Amino acid sequence: MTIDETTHMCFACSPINPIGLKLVFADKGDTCVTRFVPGPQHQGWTGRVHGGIVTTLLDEAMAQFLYRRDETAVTAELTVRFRIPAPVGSELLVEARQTGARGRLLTLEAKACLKDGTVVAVAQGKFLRVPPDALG
Ligand SMILES: CCCCCCCCCCCC(=O)SCCNC(=O)CCNC(=O)[C@H](O)C(C)(C)COP(=O)(O)OP(=O)(O)OC[C@H]1O[C@@H](n2cnc3c(N)ncnc32)[C@H](O)[C@@H]1OP(=O)(O)O
Repeated sequence: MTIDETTHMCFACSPINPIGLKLVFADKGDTCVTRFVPGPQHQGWTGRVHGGIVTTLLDEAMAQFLYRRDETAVTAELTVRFRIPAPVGSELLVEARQTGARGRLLTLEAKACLKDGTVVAVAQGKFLRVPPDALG
């Protein structure tokens, strides 16, 4: 893959996208993790983080799990269960892990928790391998 890690504009993880989330990832055991403190600009209903933002965190964690392992794959299907409202201003800890692989299909799961471990949302993702040159 030929993505320049300093100039790409991914909404979730680019360090230079002015409206992006600027997520930074790390590997922890067999998971890929990040932290994010949602602000008032990320809310839907007053005081609650927009579900699309929570979904972005989960999707990106799974995508990064694969990217960091040299898999070139895109999200083909995503299921999210929102367990409790995510409060604006509270740090979210997000982690993703792989659960399977069959042919081009890779399956992953991710969860977002509050600092005390309370699960906010969980996701199941299906990713399909694509040729590296398909992702620029
Ligand atoms: C520097 C840091 C940057 C890091 C930057 C990190 C960026 C991370 C971004 C976050 C992740 C994203 O948002 S990714 C962006 C959002 N996702 C996308 O844009 C994907 C859009 N969709 C597509 O491009 C396409 O539909 C594909 C590639 C997913 C599949 O198309 P295709 O390659 O033509 O394959 P297709 O023939 O449809 O399917 C191949 C086989 O897979 C099966 N298949 C297809 N979908 C599914 C499915 N959901 N569940 C089960 N099986 C499926 C089919 O039945 C078929 O089986 P058989 O007949 O072979 O048996």
